[in-house]
Amino acid sequence: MRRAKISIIGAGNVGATTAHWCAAAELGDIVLVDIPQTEDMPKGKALDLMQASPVMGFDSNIVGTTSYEDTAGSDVVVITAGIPRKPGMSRDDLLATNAKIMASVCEQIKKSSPDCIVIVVSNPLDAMVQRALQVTGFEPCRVLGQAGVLDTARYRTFLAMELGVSVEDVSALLMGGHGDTMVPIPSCTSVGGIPVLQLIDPARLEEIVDRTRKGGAEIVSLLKTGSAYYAPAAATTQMVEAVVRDKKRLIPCAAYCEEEYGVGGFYVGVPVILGSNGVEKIVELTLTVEEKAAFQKSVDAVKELVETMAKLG
Ligand SMILES: NC(=O)c1ccc[n+]([C@@H]2O[C@H](COP(=O)([O-])OP(=O)(O)OC[C@H]3O[C@@H](n4cnc5c(N)ncnc54)[C@H](O)[C@@H]3O)[C@@H](O)[C@H]2O)c1
Ligand SMILES: O=C(O)C[C@H](O)C(=O)O
Repeated sequence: MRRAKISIIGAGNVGATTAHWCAAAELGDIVLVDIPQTEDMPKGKALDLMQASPVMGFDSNIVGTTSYEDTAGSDVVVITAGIPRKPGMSRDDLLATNAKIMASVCEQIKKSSPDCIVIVVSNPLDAMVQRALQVTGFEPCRVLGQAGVLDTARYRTFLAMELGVSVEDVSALLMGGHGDTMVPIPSCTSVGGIPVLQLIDPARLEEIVDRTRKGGAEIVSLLKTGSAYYAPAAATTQMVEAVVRDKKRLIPCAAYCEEEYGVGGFYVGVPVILGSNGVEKIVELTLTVEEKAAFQKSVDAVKELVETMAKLG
């Protein structure tokens, strides 16, 4: 069987860690790309990872490069290129710098891998994936963003910690943008099949949701030099796996919603079925009045950011 070709643009913390986990899971051959100013750094990381393969027992060819020629014909391109935030910054503060980086990366991708599925990770996520769609001109189902798997993983972790149970038994869903307005869906949250509100009282659940909303900032304040990367890379790897193995995972992703949820042509976190064609279906839930209002607030925040990005040019 032919191995999938996975290119990861940005060989920093999230990019290199995603390469690590994609290789360990034998999802395909990997090309790790960074800018020429980083000189041999992507080559060094790729070679180091390759040398882990005999010990860890994975077969994956990993190449580091600063040239898009090496990425030609990729099946999946993951974009982690861009600056991360530091303490005191919001994700939105990264907009101007990362929008330029996203545009330059996507100009290259559309030429070198015109048939690929693009998974955007760079922040501010919902605006960056919109920029990737604009610049590549790909069908919207082939351009999506990673946020919901990470946010939901944080929520599941905190719920498992609260109840002293295995994370494997916690199932949950968060929707909306990747920011402070993300929307928990309690009716889709259960522990061992038991609705969460039978196990945790509403006030305490709200505190856990609040910690989840601020989950990225909590890590930034601890690391001080940048933002989270182990959990973001794990979440991204799950999305890559869904595509290259055509898993049809039903997971939350930043997907382009037109009529869906009445969004009107923006990216926002919604449950989707993810397979080899990218977003194969956006799953529309019936939301409560409160959930609908919170989702709309989140969509409005995304639209405002996209409008700001358009003004920046
Ligand atoms: N969506 C999410 O859930 C999520 C989670 C974590 C981080 N992020 C975002 O991902 C991005 C990367 O985070 P990180 O921690 O890996 O940062 P990092 O600084 O460790 O790595 C970023 C890398 O991008 C490279 N880069 C910059 N411009 C480039 C270009 N034009 N082409 C190729 N590479 C380029 C840099 O040289 C650097 O190596 C940030 O914007 C961060 O906010 C998003
Ligand atoms: O918080 C950040 O800036 C990085 C990422 O979006 C995260 O949620 O960890």
